[in-house]
Amino acid sequence: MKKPTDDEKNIETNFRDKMTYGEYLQLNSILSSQKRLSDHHDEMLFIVIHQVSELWMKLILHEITAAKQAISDGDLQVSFKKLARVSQIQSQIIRAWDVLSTLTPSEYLEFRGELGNSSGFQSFQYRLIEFALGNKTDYILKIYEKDSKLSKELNEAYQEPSLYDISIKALQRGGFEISENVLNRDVTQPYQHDQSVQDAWTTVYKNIDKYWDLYQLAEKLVDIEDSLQQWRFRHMKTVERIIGFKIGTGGSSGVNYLKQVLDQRFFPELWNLRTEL
Ligand code: HEM
Ligand SMILES: N[C@@H](CC(=O)c1ccccc1NC=O)C(=O)O
Repeated sequence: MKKPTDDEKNIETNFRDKMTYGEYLQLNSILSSQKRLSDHHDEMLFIVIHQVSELWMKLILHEITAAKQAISDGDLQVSFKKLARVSQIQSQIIRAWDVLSTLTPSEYLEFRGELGNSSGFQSFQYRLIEFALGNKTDYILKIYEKDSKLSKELNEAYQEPSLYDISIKALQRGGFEISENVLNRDVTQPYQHDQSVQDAWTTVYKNIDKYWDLYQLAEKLVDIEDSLQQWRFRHMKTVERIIGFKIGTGGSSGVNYLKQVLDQRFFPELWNLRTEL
């Protein structure tokens, strides 16, 4: 046997009886969670893509929660760091569609039946993200009624002001007059366009030297909505290339449903002002 090098000896003593890489990352549980229901080779891709996306969603939620707190505390610079990270994660999950697109219709249909009525529609973390960004839709709450833990968490997220609600409060603190209807609005309702908010953001964009922080905040929000729409678009197109216009396992019309979802917007004034400027 070859004599160990100093590095090999040191590494071996260094690791002895210590917490390992796999223990720290709980790889036993993560890497034993890819249970194919068919013995189809490509079902592994399908499972891994979803799990990777859910892990990234977990980090997105972690960062948005911290960003909301930072904005409420008036630490806009701190929030930019978190929101920039959200955008980078979004780039990763958008890119994940390229990997999934290597799944052909024939391959998918060979194991689609195993999925039963389950659907991405039931992604709990995706709904938490939508709620955090302000897309509050109450029919989603019904889906989780039977699961008391998830239902409680989702209801709490539903009652919370969104990232945009909190950003509008930052506008007010920056000296802008915002309509009381917006400031005291019922945050469980979908956000409605408001002229005072649009006027405030427009002033920010016309005077970026004076309102540099609010301007940066606005652009970070636009980055996030832009990426979310790109994710939705890639989902819709990937679904079209894999199942065409078949109805979804979740019971929706499928691609046509996913096309309609593209009309749901998050930060309307930030998009409208671009026409107005
Ligand atoms: C072969 C791949 C996929 C197909 C054919 C597919 C198909 C669909 C369809 C048809 C729907 C509409 C609901 C329904 O009737 O089922 C849907 C919703 C959804 N899917 Fe997928 N999907 C795929 C991959 C993914 C992946 C990788 C994710 C990532 C987590 C995902 C997340 C979602 C989410 C979050 C929704 C709800 C969208 C909303 O209501 O706005 N899907 N999917
Ligand atoms: N709705 C998909 C099924 C599907 O994609 C799916 C099923 C179980 C777990 C995650 C899924 N992904 C996203 O919707 C379909 O109609 O084929």
